Amino acid sequence: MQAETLKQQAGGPPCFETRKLSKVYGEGPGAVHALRGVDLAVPEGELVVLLGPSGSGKSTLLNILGGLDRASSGAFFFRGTPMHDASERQLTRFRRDHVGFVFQFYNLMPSLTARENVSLVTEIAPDPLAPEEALSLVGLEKRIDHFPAQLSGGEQQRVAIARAIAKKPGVLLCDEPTGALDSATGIRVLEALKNVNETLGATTFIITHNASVAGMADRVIVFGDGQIRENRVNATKAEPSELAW
Ligand SMILES: Nc1ncnc2c1ncn2[C@@H]1O[C@H](COP(=O)(O)OP(=O)(O)OP(=O)(O)O)[C@@H](O)[C@H]1O
Repeated sequence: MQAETLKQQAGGPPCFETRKLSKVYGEGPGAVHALRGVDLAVPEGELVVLLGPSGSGKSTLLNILGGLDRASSGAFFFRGTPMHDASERQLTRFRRDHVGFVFQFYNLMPSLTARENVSLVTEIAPDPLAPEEALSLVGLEKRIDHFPAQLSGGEQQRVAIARAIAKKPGVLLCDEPTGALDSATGIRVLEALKNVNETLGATTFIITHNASVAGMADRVIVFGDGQIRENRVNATKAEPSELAW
């Protein structure tokens, strides 16, 4: 698998495609079937919102797409390249070069400023955004020299988003990014994600328990019991500020 083959091609294959993707944790009678034959194609640049009850398989899918976990069976392609049989080394490289992750908890270094937290990534990426540019994309240009303890939860999450996108990933995977936030702060975080998706063109997945967030998506995928129950494309998209919480 050459790095070249993973680059975005105009008119090329979907960003992600899965075929009969399944994941079983454990064995025997106690085995948990977290994914049961997921078929999915997501074009480049879409903003995808994943909904579904707790335990329905959303995080499992995101972790497999991001190369953090492996499927038990089925196929999974990134920009047309098969990833299900990639070696550990290839998966590590895929994550490093192409994937930004945002989780519910921000995991910032408390002793470093916002700028320095983002610099941790930009120092090792081949063609990064300047930390100031990444922080400006999430609306934090006036907070770059603040430490995490001097920032609100929503601001800290936006630093975490700036850190995830500073390497200009093709894909941004967000697992409950607003899970710990109140509605006004959550909306600011969603605005930052929308801006990043539109400005950088990163294919963006957002897992949420808040069904109203679906309104800002290009595509809404609803999970139930390890399967896709619904996969719909929005004809029109709402602004994050219009979402009811
Ligand atoms: N490492 C693991 N070992 C065993 N079972 C697991 C593991 N990770 C997830 N599971 C199980 O797989 C199923 C799907 O979990 P997953 O975290 O993907 O669901 P989810 O839809 O993201 O849930 P939530 O909304 O609560 O985060 C659940 O039954 C969960 O308990």
